[in-house]
Amino acid sequence: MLPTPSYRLTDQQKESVYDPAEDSFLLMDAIESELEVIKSSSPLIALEIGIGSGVISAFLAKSLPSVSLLSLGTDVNRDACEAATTTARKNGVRVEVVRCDLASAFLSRLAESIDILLFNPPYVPTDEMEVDASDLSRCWAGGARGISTLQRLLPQVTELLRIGGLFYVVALKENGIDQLLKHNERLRGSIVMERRAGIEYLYILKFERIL
Ligand SMILES: C[S@@+](CC[C@H](N)C(=O)[O-])C[C@H]1O[C@@H](n2cnc3c(N)ncnc32)[C@H](O)[C@@H]1O
Repeated sequence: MLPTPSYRLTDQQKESVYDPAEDSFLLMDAIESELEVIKSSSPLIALEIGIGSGVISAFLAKSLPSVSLLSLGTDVNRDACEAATTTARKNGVRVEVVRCDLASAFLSRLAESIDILLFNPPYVPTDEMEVDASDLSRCWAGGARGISTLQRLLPQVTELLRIGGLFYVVALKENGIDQLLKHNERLRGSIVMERRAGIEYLYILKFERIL
């Protein structure tokens, strides 16, 4: 296992920025297991939505030392954007972080040009009111079936990915894995990794844009 990038949240950031947990580690494990696939796709641009502390993007960039990757990240939380920028600097990688909703800052600028798209979304099934209640609730509250935020992104995935591009996303069993895998005929969905983490059963789903 490649080491987790070092990161440190300030006292203020600890109040609202997601501290990497089992879901973050599972996504990093999946990236590591997919490294040869990722390398063989000759990636130039990676975008992580909901970058949080920045460890995932730093991990990807550090795992591909010989690739000159343009690493981009977004988050709605201002403190997360700052934390991710600091994490990248601490780990000697460059990640351009933009505060915006989902991938909105890149939709027209980078249409159909993203090679690797990553998202560890808020996935816990909750009341819909909790989804955007605060920066902290945006870390975990997923609304009905836990996919309210992810569902807003899904129609944009083919607008962002180039053909052959890859989207890795964390999902919970209760999110409806079979339905997610088949949600778009232009994306070939598969399960890359799955693991029980306490009361959660987590998956890393991979979607390859085929059309
Ligand atoms: C579960 S945390 C994941 C953080 C980090 N990527 C990780 O894996 O440790 C979800 C992240 O998504 C962000 N987020 C939630 N809704 C968002 C939205 N609509 N647009 C951008 N980021 C969002 C949250 O602020 C939070 O940083």
